[in-house]
Amino acid sequence: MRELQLQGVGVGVRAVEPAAVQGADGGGAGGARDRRPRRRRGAGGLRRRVADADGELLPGVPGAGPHAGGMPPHSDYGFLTILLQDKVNGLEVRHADQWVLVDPLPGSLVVNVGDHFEMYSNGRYKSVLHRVRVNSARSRISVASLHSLPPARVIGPAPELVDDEKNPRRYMDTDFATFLDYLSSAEGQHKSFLQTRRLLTS
Ligand SMILES: O=C(O)CCC(=O)C(=O)O
Ligand SMILES: [Fe+2]
Repeated sequence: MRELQLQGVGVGVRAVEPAAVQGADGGGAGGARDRRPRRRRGAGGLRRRVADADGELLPGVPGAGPHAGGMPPHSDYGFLTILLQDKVNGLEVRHADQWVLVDPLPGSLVVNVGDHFEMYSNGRYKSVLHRVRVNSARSRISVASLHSLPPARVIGPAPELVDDEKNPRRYMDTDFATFLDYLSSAEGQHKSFLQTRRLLTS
């Protein structure tokens, strides 16, 4: 049995104000008071690349445009994200070509499979595309704890999950340096990281 040691790489606390409070000018520059939603990122938290439902990257910066104040569609880069959300709706996951609300259940944590988990499981578990929408009436607070492998660790499909018949290898091996290269590459401008690691498309 293989053992993977994950480490916490950051905690993100997010406070999103209701759309109504952001003002008719969209909360942008020029308003009498800057009412843009507060965003904070924990130390070590990676700036996420944002993608549409097919994994194609969207232009623009997170928090701008139609998703202002929320979080645009993305998958989490690491292994697991453990998320505590309050009672206010906002988190949605992409399922069967639709956005599905993740109902906040009091006293529960949401565990998101990240890109590394998808690669390690050779695609059995999917790194789900998700987004956060601004609630029209209420502020929302969530705390995301990001868990990853040490940066130098190479990750690829577990050998036990790969065979020559039904389960061919679906992803290339990767590590943090590869991710950094991807961020500065031309591919990094229009594809999600997971897409660049795929050996098979189906
Ligand atoms: O605020 C949320 O519910 C989700 C946050 C999230 O997706 C993230 O931090 O990666
Ligand atoms: Fe996320």
